[in-house]
Amino acid sequence: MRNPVTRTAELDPVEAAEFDALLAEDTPSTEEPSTGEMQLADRASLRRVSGLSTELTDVTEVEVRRLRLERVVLVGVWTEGSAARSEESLTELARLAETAGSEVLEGLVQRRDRPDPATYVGAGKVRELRDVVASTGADTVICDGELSPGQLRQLEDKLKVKVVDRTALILDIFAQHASSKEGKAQVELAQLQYYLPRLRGWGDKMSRQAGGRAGGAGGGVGTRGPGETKLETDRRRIHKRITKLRKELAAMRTVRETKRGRRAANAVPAVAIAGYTNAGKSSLLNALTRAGVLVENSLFATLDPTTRRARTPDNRDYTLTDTVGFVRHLPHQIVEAFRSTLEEVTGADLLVHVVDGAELAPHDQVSAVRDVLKDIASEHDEAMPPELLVVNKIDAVDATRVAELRRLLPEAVFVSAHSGKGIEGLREIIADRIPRPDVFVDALVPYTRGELVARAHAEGEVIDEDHTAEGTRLRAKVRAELAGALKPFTGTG
Ligand SMILES: Nc1nc2c(ncn2[C@@H]2O[C@H](COP(=O)(O)OP(=O)(O)OP(=O)(O)O)[C@@H](O)[C@H]2O)c(=O)[nH]1
Ligand SMILES: [Mg+2]
Repeated sequence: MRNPVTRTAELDPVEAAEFDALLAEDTPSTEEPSTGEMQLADRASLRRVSGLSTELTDVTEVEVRRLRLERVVLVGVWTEGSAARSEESLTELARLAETAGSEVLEGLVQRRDRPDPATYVGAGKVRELRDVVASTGADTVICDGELSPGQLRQLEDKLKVKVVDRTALILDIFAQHASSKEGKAQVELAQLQYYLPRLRGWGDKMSRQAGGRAGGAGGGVGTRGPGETKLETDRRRIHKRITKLRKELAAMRTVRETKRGRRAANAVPAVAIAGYTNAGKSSLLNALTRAGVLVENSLFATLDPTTRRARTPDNRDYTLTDTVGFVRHLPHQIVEAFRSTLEEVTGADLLVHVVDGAELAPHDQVSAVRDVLKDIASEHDEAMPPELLVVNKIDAVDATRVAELRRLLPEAVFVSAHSGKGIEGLREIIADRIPRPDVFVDALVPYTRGELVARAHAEGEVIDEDHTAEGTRLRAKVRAELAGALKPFTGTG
């Protein structure tokens, strides 16, 4: 069962209208504090009808959107590392399966040097698996890895139930959780790319029949039976859809980049929150900004980046962006499709990397997250933003474990988004790490240009301020852009 949505405080009533207007464009649908609850309600209803909201309309014959997982048996191949590690991996798979809406009946792990090229697990294990499937009445087997199309087919033929791999499972969760237009398009693209080489079923049979009818004549008239045509048509339609989605996403990405560019021009430092799924990223965003972002004890609750205004203890504004969570072996189709979302992270001034302190192996999660981010950054020839490691949920572990974690992750800040412990300290460290305004100005701003004084307060550091007959005498440190706007009033402009 899912936990209920954690209630969060109201939005800050004192709003800098201009700044919010800038952000509002990004996330129009999450401005209301109650959106989190609405999203949850939506999801619950989605679950009942099992993913109907994400149907494909263009490619109706090929059912790629829904896995309809019900009662599942998990199976993993343990190739390296300790037995405990392999069990953890299977536990995570169980959580993923439950997040996707299925009931986990049993889990099996096989020790092998590498997965069997034909059936993923070895022949003996396949027989054992078939017995487990029969005795538990499972309708689906989920494998803890990415299987080749051939492995999937052979296992299905032997087990007589649907076989799904970890990648398809993650894609399914993403499909259920996507809510924005961009998020949905990203997931659909990832799914189509995954399913394209795996199209099979009647299409396959039909094309074999067609081949038979043509009597191996080697092409030409007659080779194109109706079945093959159908499969080919489907492939073509999927290719077309992929092209269309790519185009749409490229356009959305341009919009996103423009907005980010505008935020950068306004010189508001950007802080991105990233981390393993369920680490408490959204909770931390809420704790730091009192926003009402959806928090859920579920994997991949957040898919769409949400940007909120935040303020340092010394009253400088910055943006905080909450992003999609990571998981070990995040399918490359997802990384590819969510590139623009993930670029919010690599393009930030500071990366707040949240780690779940209640997890057994936080180090593994930290490296899984860093690996994905490094890939994206290197593709763009970008340097990664400086990283601030934050261990969350320290309310959920005892003092001994906290001490142990401090030794393991000496550079980290320790907080609890729930109890608020360490949050004030974190605010100060963030304030310390984001770029500071560094241009000194001494200006006499006429009272008709009061907005410039207000901006100096919001974006810069006012050293002193004096109200004279001619206007406001302002001495402050600001960023280059505001310094330019103030130049006419400095006596040198
Ligand atoms: N005990 C404890 N639980 C927490 C804390 N912060 C978050 N949680 C819980 O952890 C779960 C995940 O929290 P989220 O904030 O949704 O995590 P997330 O990283 O945004 O997750 P995704 O968006 O799914 O990747 C929820 O059940 C939260 O209530 C904390 O400080 N202490
Ligand atoms: Mg979240």
